[in-house]
Amino acid sequence: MAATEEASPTLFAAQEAYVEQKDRLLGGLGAAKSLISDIRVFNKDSWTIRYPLLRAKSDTVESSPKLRGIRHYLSFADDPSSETDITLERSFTRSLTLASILDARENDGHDSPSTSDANERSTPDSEPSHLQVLRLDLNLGSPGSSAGAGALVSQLEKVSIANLVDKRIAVSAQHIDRLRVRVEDMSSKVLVTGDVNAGKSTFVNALLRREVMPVDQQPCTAAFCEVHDFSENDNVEEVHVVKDAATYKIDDESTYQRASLDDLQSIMDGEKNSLGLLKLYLHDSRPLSQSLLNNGVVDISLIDAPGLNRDSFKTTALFSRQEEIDIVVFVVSAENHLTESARSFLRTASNEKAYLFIVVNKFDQIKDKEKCRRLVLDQIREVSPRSYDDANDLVHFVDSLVSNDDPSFEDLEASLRSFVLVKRAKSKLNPASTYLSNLLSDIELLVGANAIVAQEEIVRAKGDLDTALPVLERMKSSRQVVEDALEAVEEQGARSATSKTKRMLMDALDRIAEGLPGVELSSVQMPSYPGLLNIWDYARDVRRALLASLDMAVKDAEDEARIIATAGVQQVLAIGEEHLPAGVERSRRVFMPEAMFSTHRMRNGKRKICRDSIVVAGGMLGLGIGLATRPEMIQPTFFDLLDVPHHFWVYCGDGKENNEDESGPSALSIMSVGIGVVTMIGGQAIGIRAFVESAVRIADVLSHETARSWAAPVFGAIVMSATAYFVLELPSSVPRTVGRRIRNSLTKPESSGLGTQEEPLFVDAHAARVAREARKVLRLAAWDLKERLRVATEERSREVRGAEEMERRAVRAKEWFATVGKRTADIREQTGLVALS
Ligand SMILES: Nc1nc2c(ncn2[C@@H]2O[C@H](COP(=O)(O)OP(=O)(O)OP(=O)(O)O)[C@@H](O)[C@H]2O)c(=O)[nH]1
Repeated sequence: MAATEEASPTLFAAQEAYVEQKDRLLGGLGAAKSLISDIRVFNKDSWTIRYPLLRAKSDTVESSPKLRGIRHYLSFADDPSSETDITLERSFTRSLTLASILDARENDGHDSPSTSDANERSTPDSEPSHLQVLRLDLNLGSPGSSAGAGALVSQLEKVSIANLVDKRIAVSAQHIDRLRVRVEDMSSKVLVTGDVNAGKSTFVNALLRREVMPVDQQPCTAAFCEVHDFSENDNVEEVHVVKDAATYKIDDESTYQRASLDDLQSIMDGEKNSLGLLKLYLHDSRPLSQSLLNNGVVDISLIDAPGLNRDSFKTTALFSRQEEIDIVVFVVSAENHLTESARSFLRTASNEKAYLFIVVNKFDQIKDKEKCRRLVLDQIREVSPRSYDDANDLVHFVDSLVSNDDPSFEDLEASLRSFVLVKRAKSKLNPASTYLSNLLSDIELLVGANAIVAQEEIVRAKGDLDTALPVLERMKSSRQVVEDALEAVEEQGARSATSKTKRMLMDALDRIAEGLPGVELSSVQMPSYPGLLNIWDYARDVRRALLASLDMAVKDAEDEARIIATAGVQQVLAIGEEHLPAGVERSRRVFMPEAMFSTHRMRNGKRKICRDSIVVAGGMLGLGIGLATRPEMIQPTFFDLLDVPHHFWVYCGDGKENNEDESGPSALSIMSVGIGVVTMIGGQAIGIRAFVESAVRIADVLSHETARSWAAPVFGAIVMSATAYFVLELPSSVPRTVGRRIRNSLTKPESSGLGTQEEPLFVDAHAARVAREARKVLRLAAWDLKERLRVATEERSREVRGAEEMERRAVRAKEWFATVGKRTADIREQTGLVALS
């Protein structure tokens, strides 16, 4: 722009102020853009932004007369039903505070610089409660309402809404870019439009003080003619017939066609109905202080638009809405007043454009000027109250044909120049600063609401940690205790199952050795003696009965183990009850003692023999339950009737017997029968052993014929008596003999260095088996509890980690939101938005 110093001091000062404000605003827009791009990153990486909904509380004023702000209910689009009571600052920043915090401050006697009279406390309804620039069109209905659209939107996930917010912010960033271009643009556009034939071209010519635009009684302006100072075109006066308004560049000749100003009329004729764009570069020879185009301050362009008719109305309305149009000058013919299309256009334009001039042209043609003025002003009041209120500056009644001599026209020109040049800061910068202010308010509302969410999350996370951490610590520290306790239960159970089984089976064997059933209360009946002829069968029946009673003893021992296991399982449950935290599901396993020692297990609905659970008492050694059904065990032997080895060892040995094989009578054994009988009788019944031994010794000493002669019959008599006694004793001796032999067969002789020691193999094998089964049950119960404890510990650990992460995230977010609040305040200060608003 040339020769600024030639411009008037007022304009120069205005220009300086404008440049300063422009630079501040540009800085603010840049900072806001970087801020919202940071918010987008934060939304994506660190925090899912929640979209706030505010609902004013109707009872605010009455309930809290001292409050500075307006009480609202805050909820979120993803959860509209849960509302928090908050206070919205009444200042332009619209920051949020939790109502309870503010209440507390108020109660503390914290003085607020606020409003005590009802007028200043505007009603809740008049407060801006929602976002403006970043507003999402969610069709929410009224927040807090459970029915309708509000409820529907609650289905939307947080993430989807955060994505919508992100998109809205992206749109805002693009808008900021456009605003920056506009603020940086030193030009100012004045759109002249109006009804067909209202005299728009005449008016533009009058402003230019040149007959440039074709003027005709017939509608003649068919294109938008944009008039610039020729200094923008290297001081060449010419017309650029623009091919596409969006791509026009003055230094790119392919985007337009050059033409002479003299050809304008023919171009217009050729452009009829095309609504194209013509760029006119003109030289205004008037001094800077008078010229509009060449004013020394701003690059102004005047746009002569086609008259509003059916074809052009929409285009012109769109054109006037463009951001680069600073001022709309609407030309009305005084003869026609405001036509319907004029009213419609003005209504829209006055809502959108801050500055709207209305030029009532051809006023010279009006006879009753006052009446006309009144009529037109009435019409204006109806369609554009703002223009009516400021009618002195904004509504002008002129005669464009005789502009030079018309004071009204000079007045209009002065107003227009003042608006374009002096008040340019407002006309040019206001849309940007208003947008920036709204954006900052929205950001403050957004981060304020999200900071409240973060605060709530911190409190919730702390609460969760307070609950979960001690439980976790307790569980961790009790882990060893539990394991030790479970091991003790298992060991104790196995030990008592072993000892109990051993004792029971030893007792049973002892009883059997006495010829009695192995268990006292036994359903096993000892067979009755059938007579000497059936002695063999008797021995077998006795054997079977004793073995069956032994089987019963084993079963009893198993039952005892079941009781021990049941008690152990109860102990395990009690340990679980003591150490598992509340809320952790207890074991649902039901212990069925009867399933212990089972030979079969149901698996997949099929009967499956489980190898390790086949109970063959004594395991590999072939002893145990089922003894009474095993042929080799039932089969009696000769020694069941007369246990020669037993007696032999009892009387001739060192008092201990060996486990003889049962290979049947040998020569030695048969030979010893007599002696056995004698010794048995002597030892157990008559007590004449000493006598016989003495007699033999005496006979030996005497070696006398007579002695031999009387000794033979004596011995014969003795043997006879003994045999008779033996036969008579059989019913009671067979069970003892059989029992003893069974016991012997179920025990294993073992030699130690100092002598022989018999280990009850049968007993040990069963004790080990029963203990193993009991241990299995207890180990399973213990494993189940340990597993529960492990899973519960892991769950608590996860909860704790989750709560810690939530707290960390929320603390970080809260801090970050605070920095955003500071940044918005800085931007406001930097751009002087307080002054602008
Ligand atoms: N008496 C009088 N006639 C005027 C005035 N302004 C314009 N005219 C006449 O009105 C007619 C139309 O003027 P234009 O300037 O072509 O009107 P326009 O609004 O540009 O017409 P279109 O662009 O075709 O819509 C011409 O004959 C002008 O001479 C005025 O202030 N007084």
